[in-house]
Amino acid sequence: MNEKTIFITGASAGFGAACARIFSAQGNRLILTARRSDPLLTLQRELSGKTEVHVIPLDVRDRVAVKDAVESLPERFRDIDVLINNAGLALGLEPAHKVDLDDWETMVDTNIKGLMYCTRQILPGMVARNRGHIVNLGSVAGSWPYPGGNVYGGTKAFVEQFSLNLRCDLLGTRVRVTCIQPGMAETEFSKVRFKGNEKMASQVYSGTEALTAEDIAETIYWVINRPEHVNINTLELMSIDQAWSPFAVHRRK
Ligand SMILES: NC(=O)C1=CN([C@@H]2O[C@H](COP(=O)(O)OP(=O)(O)OC[C@H]3O[C@@H](n4cnc5c(N)ncnc54)[C@H](OP(=O)(O)O)[C@@H]3O)[C@@H](O)[C@H]2O)C=CC1
Ligand SMILES: O=CCS(=O)(=O)O
Repeated sequence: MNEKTIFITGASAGFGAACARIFSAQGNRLILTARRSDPLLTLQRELSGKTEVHVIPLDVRDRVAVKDAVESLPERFRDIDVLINNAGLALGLEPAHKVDLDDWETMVDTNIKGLMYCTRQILPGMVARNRGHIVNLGSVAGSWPYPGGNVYGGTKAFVEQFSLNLRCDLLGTRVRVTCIQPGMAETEFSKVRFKGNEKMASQVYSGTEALTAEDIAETIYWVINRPEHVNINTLELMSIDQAWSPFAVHRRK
């Protein structure tokens, strides 16, 4: 048994919930957070026979709430070994000149600032104990541009560079940092992106075998269970049904 205390943001759906399931099987203590408490409580009931699960309704955009959540953890959950910075979202696929500025702000507040708040709150304990692992959810959108990817891709480029820079600051400690960069994966992601439009969401995955939440959770499980001297810096994965396109060229008449 390899028990760790694992703090997961965005555990109410998708990758976060799949991570909770896979890590519960290893007997790890889980701290599950997200804004929606009902799915968290359902997951807690599902997993409670396997491991200890602590649930915190938390909006990662709320800096004070992040601080309070970490500072008020029960004794047995205080020494966090693994932080999975997974909470995040894309909103819209409009070109930059038509986009809703509120959507851009929400993505920056969640994908960048929320990830910063959780990291800054949990990292000092890891450094003091000289052990830990931060796994950040980046995306292929952070490395490869596409129309309408504008601020979403920008936030995920931040996640990659922030992850690499963290490792620079942590050199000499036993704290690891990994940026996971998935391509198209079928979760609630597109339903959120298209604001509840199920038809547009399902078209994203139509006729493909997209990555699943379990594929990502298994990858994170593998990354975390490498020998402690091995740091996977970045790991990009895609469905076999996804690849890049040639450069787009605008031809003048
Ligand atoms: N699916 C994909 O194709 C890909 C996704 N990613 C990234 O992976 C991560 C997880 O995505 P995925 O599982 O697919 O998406 P889902 O929409 O299925 O899950 C997103 C999770 O994030 C939580 N969340 C969103 N906003 C907040 C917030 N402000 N505070 C706390 N929790 C929040 C949601 O919970 P709640 O609504 O209850 O708060 C939910 O649990 C994201 O960072 C996403 O950008 C990266 C590459 C590909
Ligand atoms: O991050 C999600 C993958 S994509 O929709 O941007 O390709």
